[in-house]
Amino acid sequence: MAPQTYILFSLAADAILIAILLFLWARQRSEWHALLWAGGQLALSLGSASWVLGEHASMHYLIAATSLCGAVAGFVGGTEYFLGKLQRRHLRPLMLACGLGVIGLYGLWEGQPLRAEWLTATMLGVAMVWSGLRLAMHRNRYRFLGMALVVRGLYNLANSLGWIPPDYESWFVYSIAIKTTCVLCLIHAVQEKIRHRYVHTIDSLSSGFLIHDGSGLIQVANERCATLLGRANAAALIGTHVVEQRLFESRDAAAAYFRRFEAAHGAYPFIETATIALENSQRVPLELIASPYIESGQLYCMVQLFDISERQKKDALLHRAAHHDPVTGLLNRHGLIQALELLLQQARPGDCALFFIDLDRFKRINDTFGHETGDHLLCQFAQRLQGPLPANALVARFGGDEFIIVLPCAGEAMARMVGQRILDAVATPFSLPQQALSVSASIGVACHPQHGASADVLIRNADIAMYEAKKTGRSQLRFFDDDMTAHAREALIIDGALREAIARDELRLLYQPIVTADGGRLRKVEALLRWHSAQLGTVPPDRFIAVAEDSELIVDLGHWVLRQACRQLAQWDGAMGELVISINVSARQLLDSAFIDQVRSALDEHQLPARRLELELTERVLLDDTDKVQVALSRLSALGVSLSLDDFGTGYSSLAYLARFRLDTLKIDRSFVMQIEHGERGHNLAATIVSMGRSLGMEVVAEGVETAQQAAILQAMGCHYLQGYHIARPMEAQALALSFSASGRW
Ligand SMILES: Nc1nc2c(ncn2[C@@H]2O[C@H](COP(=O)(O)O[C@H]3[C@@H](O)[C@H](n4cnc5c(=O)[nH]c(N)nc54)O[C@@H]3COP(=O)(O)O)[C@@H](O)[C@H]2O)c(=O)[nH]1
Repeated sequence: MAPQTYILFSLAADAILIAILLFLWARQRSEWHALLWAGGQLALSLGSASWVLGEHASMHYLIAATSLCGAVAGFVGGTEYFLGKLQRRHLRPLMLACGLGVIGLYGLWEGQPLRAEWLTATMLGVAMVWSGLRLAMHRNRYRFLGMALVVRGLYNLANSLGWIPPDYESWFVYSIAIKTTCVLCLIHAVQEKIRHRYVHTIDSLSSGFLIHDGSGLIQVANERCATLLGRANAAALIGTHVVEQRLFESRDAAAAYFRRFEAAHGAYPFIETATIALENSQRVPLELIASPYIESGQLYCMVQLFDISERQKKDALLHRAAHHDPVTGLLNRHGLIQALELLLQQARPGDCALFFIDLDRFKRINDTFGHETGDHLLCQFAQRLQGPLPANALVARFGGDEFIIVLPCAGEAMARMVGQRILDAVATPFSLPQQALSVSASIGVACHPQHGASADVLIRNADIAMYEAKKTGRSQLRFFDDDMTAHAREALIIDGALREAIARDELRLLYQPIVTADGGRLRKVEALLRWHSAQLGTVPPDRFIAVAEDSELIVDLGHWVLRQACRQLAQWDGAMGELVISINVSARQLLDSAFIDQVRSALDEHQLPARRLELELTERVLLDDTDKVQVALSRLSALGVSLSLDDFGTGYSSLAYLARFRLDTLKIDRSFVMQIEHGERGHNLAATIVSMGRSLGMEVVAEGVETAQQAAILQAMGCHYLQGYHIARPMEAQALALSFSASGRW
């Protein structure tokens, strides 16, 4: 072969080597060592070509000097750079030294060709051996490249020592063989580097990672993946099927899953969860995020695996917090509605009973003993509730003192039995840190499906029934019926219309005389509220007052009555003597913080002395919040208004109120008055009340007196005042003034 052909082969090998190095550098600009090695190789190639073909002596020395400096700088600098010993900032001084070296060597060799060739070959040999050894010793994956460089350097040294026969043919054959080896080693090194980077990257992932092919065989996996799947190492996974690793239950399930990739049309990744049963019987919940890709026409899938046990624990805690009440540990409103809806969605939900339970007067306990005691009571109450219940019952704290129980598969009979057991369980006093407390509960029951098909309706109807239970005396169990809804609906309508009543001037007061029992002198009048609604017509007071008492509305109505009654009393003054006006006061109104000021300013506005106003309170009012009521009554007494206990005998523990509160007047309820003519028992009862009132220093009024005989008996008993249809019905202010005789008698 002609020498030119050898030169061409040699240059081609050099060019490939340089191209690979430049490619490496171009792909990743931080790999400056590749650029330096490429520069060194280029200098060397140019030098070799010039040495073989060199004809002009001067040019030959210049090229030899450049090639020597370039090659030494390139190989040594590149290696140092690769090993991290050389920084980018050193490159400029290195180039400068290289340039100076070229000039120096050129001057040194001028006219000494043999010495120049010897020095070039020796220096290059030393630089290559040194670089090769550094590389081979530093990184395993550069071992072959390093060794090839050492061989190449040794060949150069052998050449400079004249051990290589000076014929082109063998020189080029060796040279090309060594360069080709270098190219192959470099390719190997690059491949190793890429593989190492890839393995390092996937191993450094905090998640498990695997790639499987379209048939489910695992091709790549990282160590984390092996740990998650309970295998010794990643190698143990390679070549196994995803089904063997329990990511899918069966090959069919896996195949169905792979088919989804084809159908998904790019809507990736797929997020699935799987629970892996490890050999130590531990179960690990995993989240799998899978993205398919096509490589060489084959489907592959990259899967990331995350251990979600911690996340699931946190989710469970959050779920618990969102669905349970922190005080009692029972389901909360949200949790109950979800569970109930689930129950009702079952194919055949069948009968079930929903109990709406409300603790009677819990607010009072909270205000008196504090919220901590209130919480203790709620916890104990919650435990007691669960006592009589079957295991499948849902128990929830629905609001402050409201509880709901759902009994699946329970008809009305069963519900009645369980409801009674709950009332019994609650009846025993609760032992709280400070003291034992007796409480009661009111229970409303709605049954599925007859009282509602949905959770909302059942709860609403049971609530209505509970409200009825409360109204009829607390500690009761009431089943929902349709009349209750009609009643509740009517209450809503009344409430809406009543809110406009004052502004529309639809209210007025009637006045019923209260006269002395002996002589029939008019002493007091009771103001009674009437409402004629433009929308509803005349609404009886016991209907609209009950509705108003359920909201703050009664406070506004009561204030209106107070001002109106005082205004009327002032208007009568002079014509009717020193009358006392009596008005009814509801619990909310009495406990309203503005009430006492309202009383004071109503009296002041009409210059009335406080003794001219009497406030009628029912036992219900006194029952509501004893301490606050006591404070309010003391302040009213201090103001000088008189206080009257209305409907006496119809409440709960009447005698206790007489002892506890300082009251001026006692009104015997109509129900006792009705009985005084019909037998000794009724007579004696009324007589006892009259004498008790008198002995406590109270004025006694009998209300509902309808006959002359009743009036006579009551007078004989020592009753101070009479009120009722026998004397007069409630009437307009003007009518009352007209009926009043000049003698002051009725
Ligand atoms: N908080 C407020 N409550 C009020 C006010 N105005 C009335 N009310 C209460 O509404 C209930 C019904 O009152 P009303 O229909 O006015 O009935 C009163 C009398 O008309 C009735 N009465 C009087 N004498 C007789 C009688 O001989 N027979 C008979 N069958 N009924 C009679 O009694 C009612 C007065 O009762 P009382 O208040 O207990 O003295 C009623 O509870 C009112 O209290 C208001 O402004 N605020």
